[in-house]
Amino acid sequence: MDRTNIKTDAAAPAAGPYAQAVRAGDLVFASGQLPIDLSTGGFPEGVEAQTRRSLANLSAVLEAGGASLASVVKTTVFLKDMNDFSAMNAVYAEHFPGAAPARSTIEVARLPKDALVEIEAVAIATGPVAA
Ligand SMILES: C=C(N)C(=O)O
Repeated sequence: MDRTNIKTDAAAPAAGPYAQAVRAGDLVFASGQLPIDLSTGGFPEGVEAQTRRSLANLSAVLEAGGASLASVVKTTVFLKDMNDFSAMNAVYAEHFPGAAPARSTIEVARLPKDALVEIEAVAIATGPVAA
């Protein structure tokens, strides 16, 4: 089986010993993306901005793996506080304007670096891994 670890400077680096994403055949498995802003190294304020930033990082990782948000088939959203569900949904929906992927949303006790949100995805590759 074809398996390639994806690494891109266009998204936040992995916060631990894991790949930003793995391409396996025609699928791209993106690790949970924290809302790290590359320009500051920190998180933006609030769940809306953090959701937007997590999705930007997710998009960059998917593109590096030859996929995109448009080819996502499944996401998992980890929320620190389920009271943020509606706010997260509003931003999330902007990023999936066509047929929405399958999704699970889970409230967790704590996220790495005390993020408010983390988003992972599985996508179908539509092109080659970026050079
Ligand atoms: C942020 C992560 N994806 C992790 O720690 O696994």
